[in-house]
Amino acid sequence: MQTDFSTMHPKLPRPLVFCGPSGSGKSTLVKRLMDDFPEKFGFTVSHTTRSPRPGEKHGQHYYFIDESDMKTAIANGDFIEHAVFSGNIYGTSFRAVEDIAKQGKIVLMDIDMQGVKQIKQTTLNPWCVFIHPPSLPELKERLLKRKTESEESLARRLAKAREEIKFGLTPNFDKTLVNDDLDKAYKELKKFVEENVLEIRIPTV
Ligand SMILES: Nc1ncnc2c1ncn2[C@@H]1O[C@H](COP(=O)(O)OP(=O)(O)OP(=O)(O)O)[C@@H](O)[C@H]1O
Repeated sequence: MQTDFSTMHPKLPRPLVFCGPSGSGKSTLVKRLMDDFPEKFGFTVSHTTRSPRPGEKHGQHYYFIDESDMKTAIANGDFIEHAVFSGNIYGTSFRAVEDIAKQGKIVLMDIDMQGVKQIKQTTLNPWCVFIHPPSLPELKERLLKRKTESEESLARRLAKAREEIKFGLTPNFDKTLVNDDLDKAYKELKKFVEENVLEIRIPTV
């Protein structure tokens, strides 16, 4: 059964959803988009049971929540989508989407493949963008350089990446990008966003 948002927010614009393996560059591209269009987009703050990384703030980067509270909230139907990744639960609450809709902004989300499958079951009708890394060795290199993962968490992310890359090749996506050169990838993303998500028609003459 579809979760019906149409009565809750009849004019809710189509959200913009990003998916791709850990390290493919989702956060980097989303940040550039938010910097270019601060008035247009609002990023949903996800809940997670994982521990905060240095510098991450509750309510800004994530809502950090313990596992039993998260499970209770999921059972209560408070989440649009949720997924288990690297042993932690992540999810987007209905509340997080409503908060952005109330500001008149387009909802921007970064979710994994399980989340994409779930959100496609709602009436939100999202634009879905998949970010591919140039290669698996390059993905590993970037995660190593980011210095945020333990050896175990790095291995889990890389193991999952193969499956995710395959999912990125399915027709679930309105746009797929290869994040090789960051400026080039961002330019392509921005064009897609302007012409589709924001429907800005740029005259060619
Ligand atoms: N085109 C690029 N070339 C080189 N490095 C890049 C490029 N895009 C992103 N990076 C770097 O790769 C690392 C991973 O990027 P980022 O954190 O944006 O990935 P992510 O997909 O959001 O990962 P996660 O899902 O784990 O949050 C970062 O250190 C980022 O600065």
